[in-house]
Amino acid sequence: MHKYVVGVDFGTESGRALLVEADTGKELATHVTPYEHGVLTTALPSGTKLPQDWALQHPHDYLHVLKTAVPAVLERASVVKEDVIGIGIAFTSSTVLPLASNGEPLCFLDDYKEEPHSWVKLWKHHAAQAEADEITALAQARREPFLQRYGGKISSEWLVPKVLQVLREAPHIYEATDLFIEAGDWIVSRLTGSLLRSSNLAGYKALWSKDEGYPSQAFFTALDPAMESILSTKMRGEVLPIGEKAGELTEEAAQWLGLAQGTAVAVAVIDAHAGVAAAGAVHPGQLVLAMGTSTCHMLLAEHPEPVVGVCGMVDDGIIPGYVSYETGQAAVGDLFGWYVEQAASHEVRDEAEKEGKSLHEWLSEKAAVYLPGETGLVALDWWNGNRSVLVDASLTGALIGLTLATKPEEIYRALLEATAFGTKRIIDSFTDAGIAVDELYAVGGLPERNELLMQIYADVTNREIFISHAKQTTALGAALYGAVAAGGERGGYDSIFAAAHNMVSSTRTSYKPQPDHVARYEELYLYYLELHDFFGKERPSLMHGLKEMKS
Ligand SMILES: Nc1ncnc2c1ncn2[C@@H]1O[C@H](COP(=O)(O)OP(=O)(O)O)[C@@H](O)[C@H]1O
Ligand SMILES: O=C(CO)[C@@H](O)[C@@H](O)COP(=O)(O)O
Repeated sequence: MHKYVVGVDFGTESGRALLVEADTGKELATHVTPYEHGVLTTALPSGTKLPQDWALQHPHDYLHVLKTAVPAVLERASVVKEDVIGIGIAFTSSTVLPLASNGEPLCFLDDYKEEPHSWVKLWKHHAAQAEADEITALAQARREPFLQRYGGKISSEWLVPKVLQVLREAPHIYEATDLFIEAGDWIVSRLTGSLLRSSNLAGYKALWSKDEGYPSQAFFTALDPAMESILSTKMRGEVLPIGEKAGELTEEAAQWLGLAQGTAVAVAVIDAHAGVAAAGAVHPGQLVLAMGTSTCHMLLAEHPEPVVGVCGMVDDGIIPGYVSYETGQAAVGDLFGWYVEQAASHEVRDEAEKEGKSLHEWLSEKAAVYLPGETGLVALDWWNGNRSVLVDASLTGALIGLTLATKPEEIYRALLEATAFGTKRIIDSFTDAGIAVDELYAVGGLPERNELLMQIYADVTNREIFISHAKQTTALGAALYGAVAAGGERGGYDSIFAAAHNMVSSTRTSYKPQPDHVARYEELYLYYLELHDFFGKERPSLMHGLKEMKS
């Protein structure tokens, strides 16, 4: 008699639920619920305009995912709720929302719904750059030890800069906020009825560590006297280790989900990080690339070493017993999506339509016939700033080598290659610090969709890349944590290692580097590096200045 677990992955554009067998990991049903309001970058749903670099979401969309996607997978698989033993939640991060004292999102209240700062700030909200720089400068001045865990720079994508932005630009919203909470933690608290925070979300996005906790109260006071008691007020909540049970479904939540009251709920996990367990890459040397709208790279190591440009280095951060590093690229699928949606010509659209192919498929097929370097193009993949290794959200994209003979598929290929070079630059940063990167595992939505992309990554990095056959790898990772929350006695597992061992299939597709392409890419990479260092280190003012003029 099988037992089952559910994983729910809240991505940038949609939420997906997956139902799997707890003993084998076999996928029985998936359901994707697109967010009705998507990503709000130009205006609130009412039409109120948003400034540049904003990215908000509607909390209603997350609740809608729970109420539609979870019942749908049970129905599709004809599984009865009594046989579901656990549920895990993976969420983008740092995706932060302010809650009112009644526990509701502030933007649900009439008094605040027209105030942009009362909405969810999505991970890719980059408008808190000034606050991030201020936090970095203060931490440097005070020689705060936490800074080195984050590669020496605080990112505008994280929780503290986002909260500080609220305080600086809308003090009345800061005042009205009872709690600033990661959306992943909010969902878990809605499911269990108790306020808890995940060590994974807090460790990577809120400057928390298992040994030192959050930065000191003195640090927050120095940042702004209004933040003096933030740790015991607006950031309160016990931090529970990833892999633990957060609680059990309340009666109300069980009804929303169509599951049984009392079902075990796991502590939330960052979406990309759920990919580590789902790839079965739970040991040092295995770099996991969670490739979707953006890419996050996760690597486990035995000991902490300072690495230039890491987003976070957290002890027990993803897998207990190891230091887990995260680095990232803020636009990957989004960059390819920008090209097909905004820049592909009518001729390309017509041709693709005539052949019954998506624009990605059509462009990839045409781009596949080129040898590395044959397009004469090289691009910088900074369409949404640079997360690693420069940690500068104000950098922008570049495409060099254009002529009147340049074809759309050549540009598309240059963009695919640019993201692969960005990943190679990150790998170099690890290996320069003496941390081995032996194998690559790709998870997320992109690897299954674009073979050319994956072959380019193998050739550029000169490493074999493994791709799991799971349909929803992030949701699978969440389900693995759900199985651990349920525990061995109830048909789940007592550790994430045991869950990964039993529930992750060892059947994988692999892309091997092609030696002639590897050699050509080594040459092209030198051009990428030259541009990277010029625009990113020597003259960042060029891109910063242009962005400033635009705003
Ligand atoms: N065949 C393709 N080749 C390259 N990029 C693609 C392809 N199909 C979709 N994309 C891009 O993939 C991204 C969505 O990735 P996905 O993993 O599904 O979502 P999320 O980031 O929300 O988890 C979009 O940005 C889209 O532009
Ligand atoms: O920033 C992180 C993880 O640190 C992600 O949540 C963020 O990149 C969103 O990823 P996707 O939308 O799943 O590509």
